[in-house]
Amino acid sequence: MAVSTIYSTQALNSTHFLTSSSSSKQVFFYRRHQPQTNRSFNTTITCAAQQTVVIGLAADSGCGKSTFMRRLTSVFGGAAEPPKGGNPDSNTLISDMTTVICLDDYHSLDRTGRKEKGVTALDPRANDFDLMYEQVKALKSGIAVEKPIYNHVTGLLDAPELIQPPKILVIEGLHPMFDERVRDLLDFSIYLDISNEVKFAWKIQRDMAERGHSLESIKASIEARKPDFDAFIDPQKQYADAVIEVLPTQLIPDDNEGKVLRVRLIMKEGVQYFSPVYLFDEGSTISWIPCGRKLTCSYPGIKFNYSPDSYFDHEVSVVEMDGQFDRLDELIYVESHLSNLSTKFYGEVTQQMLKHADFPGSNNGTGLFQTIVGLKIRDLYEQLIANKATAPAETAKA
Ligand SMILES: Nc1ncnc2c1ncn2[C@@H]1O[C@H](COP(=O)(O)OP(=O)(O)OP(=O)(O)O)[C@@H](O)[C@H]1O
Ligand SMILES: O=C(CO)[C@H](O)[C@H](O)COP(=O)(O)O
Repeated sequence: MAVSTIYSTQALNSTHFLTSSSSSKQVFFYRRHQPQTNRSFNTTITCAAQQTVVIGLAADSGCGKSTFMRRLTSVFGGAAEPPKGGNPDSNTLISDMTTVICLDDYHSLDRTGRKEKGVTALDPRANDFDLMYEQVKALKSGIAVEKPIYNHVTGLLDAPELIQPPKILVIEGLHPMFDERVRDLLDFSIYLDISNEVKFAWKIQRDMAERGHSLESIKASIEARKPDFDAFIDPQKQYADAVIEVLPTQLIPDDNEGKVLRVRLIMKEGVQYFSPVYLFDEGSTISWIPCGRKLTCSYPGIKFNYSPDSYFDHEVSVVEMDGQFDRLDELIYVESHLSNLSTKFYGEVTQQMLKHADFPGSNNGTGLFQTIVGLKIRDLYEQLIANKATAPAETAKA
């Protein structure tokens, strides 16, 4: 970048225009209004052509976003850490290739403000989508921003932190696909769709065991969020390029324990740089029980399904896994029957799963499909970058 500048939290007092763009550089004209003096300042900024790929990950709180992010970051190598020397309560995670920002940082009302106004954090009125759009757009264009921080410990909005444009920006949280302008900035989007029964089981496990909440308070919090979840969060799944749906098992009649899961990876057809994974034969309908000589299964076993389908009027491919692995090293047998995995070597999915065997969901379809989506994102990134190196910037997705 020839001139570096910062989009500050006052970005809404500013206007910027992309005045010219080529494969090697983008030139912005930037006008900033200073309300105190009622004067305007003009700046021309020359940036290297956009290289930041933006990924959106949507899910309700406690639905596995952090776990998914750890798997994704690991696919790119290196560990993700909070910004060095910054706010210890920062929600941001930075690694060599990726920066993950949490959209909770765009809450415009703090905990007290939400209480006073009687709105939840899921309500769009508690979030600043203008600023979210401005800052994601700036980062995508190679411009650093000063992003606010929502402090989950105090419930307050802290002083902003500086975020540099990374190679891959992941925006994770409640609303990455809610605002059409933000949605249009995404190169790929994922929705973690956790059924109510499973969400409840996971919340109990975490909030009772790790955070000391009572069963009644967990139930009450889920119930209080449900209307806004249904109105504002859940509808985003129609826009996702990939949805990981987590449901109770169908292998145990009337199961109410929620330990064995049926997980569906729903992949949109026709998405640029993303070719859906398939089982055995692309486009066919398959039901497969891999248990036997090559895969050890205890009760209730494992069942895979694969078929074309439609999802919110989109053509999709769905791979489903019901049940759980007894021995993770035997996953190689399943991996060898899946195609279009975007692995760099035979067995990479199994290797990634073994590396993080202690993460939640490593013995079932949640871990398997999160790992596969991570590999697909790496592939998408590599294709996008290769394409940008050879094509004019105008042809890349805005
Ligand atoms: N695949 C899984 N299988 C079983 N339990 C899981 C799985 N993923 C997450 N959990 C449970 O849900 C809890 C929340 O997971 P995680 O922290 O990844 O979610 P999150 O969406 O980032 O939450 P928050 O937004 O509240 O920080 C974990 O502590 C774990 O108990
Ligand atoms: O839905 C959420 C996303 O993580 C949180 O509940 C929201 O961000 C408010 O946080 P807190 O409960 O810490 O005030």
